[in-house]
Amino acid sequence: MGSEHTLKLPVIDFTDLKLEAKSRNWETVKSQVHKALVEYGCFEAIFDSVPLDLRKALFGSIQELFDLPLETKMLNVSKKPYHGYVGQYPMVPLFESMGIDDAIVHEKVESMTNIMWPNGNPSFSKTIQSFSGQLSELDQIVRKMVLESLGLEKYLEEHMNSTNYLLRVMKYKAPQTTDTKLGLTTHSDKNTVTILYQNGVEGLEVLTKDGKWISYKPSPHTFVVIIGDSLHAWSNGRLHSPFHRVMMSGNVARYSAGLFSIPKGGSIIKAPEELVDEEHPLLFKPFDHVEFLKYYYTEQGQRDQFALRTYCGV
Ligand SMILES: O=C(O)CCC(=O)C(=O)O
Ligand SMILES: [Fe+2]
Repeated sequence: MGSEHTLKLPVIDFTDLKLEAKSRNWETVKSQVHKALVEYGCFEAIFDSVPLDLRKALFGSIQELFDLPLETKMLNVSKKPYHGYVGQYPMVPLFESMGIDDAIVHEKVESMTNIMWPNGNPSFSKTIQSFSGQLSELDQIVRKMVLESLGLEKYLEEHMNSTNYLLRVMKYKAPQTTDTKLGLTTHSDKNTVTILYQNGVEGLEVLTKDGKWISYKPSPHTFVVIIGDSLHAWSNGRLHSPFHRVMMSGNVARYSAGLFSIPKGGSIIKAPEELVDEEHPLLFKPFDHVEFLKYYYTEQGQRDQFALRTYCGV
């Protein structure tokens, strides 16, 4: 038992790495990324291209958003489940979340902001958009490294063009007890790559392949990168998409933000033929992500921890 508390996610330093200019340490970091994603589907990233003052400003903005009256927050609606306001769920009463679709696109962020604040809130929209834009570089670096390490650079453009970015911000109320309460149920992400950032309150836990929970110790300097089921399927199972959850205790609210790269509707996720052979039979039939989400958000899908396998497993 004792050793479970000392387990840690791999930490990978992206300092000085740029997407365009191939830096000296690119190959070294790339092999660390590949190894971490095969073993854990997850790692902590030190990525200083998002300045600390912007990271701080982000929490001010998230707090301001959640402090709005419930009626206002509920005006943030979306056709896509989980992209608008989510909260007041009996299963996870501490949890609330708000989505900002296409969070790197100025007009999209502005229009969401104007729904929340009809008189505008320039500092909110600027903070959300710059945070998302700057963090999206990390998503792209990671995906480029993944494709290169699988020897599949030729698919890079197609792969990058097949996703959009959603920024989802989360609040977990403090349970006001020393007992541990469920903040967010155990799940794997359904998208491509998720990058999480959070305030100093602990809670995120990631399950290892051999069934041990790793608690992430929050740091203002690190982001948590998690592989979603779509990239797991595209890589024909080479990359793991880990179960994770949020457990809360104590008296302080937890705020977090996740930048999700999400397959666009109509784009078909299909493992490249290079990754399928006798030793690695195809794990998932090609699928449209938006169609898959329709199953995932049914009552049965929500109870199914292996929803993708049920939906299109071979
Ligand atoms: O708040 C967190 O750190 C985790 C959120 C999460 O797992 C999700 O939104 O998919
Ligand atoms: Fe998640």
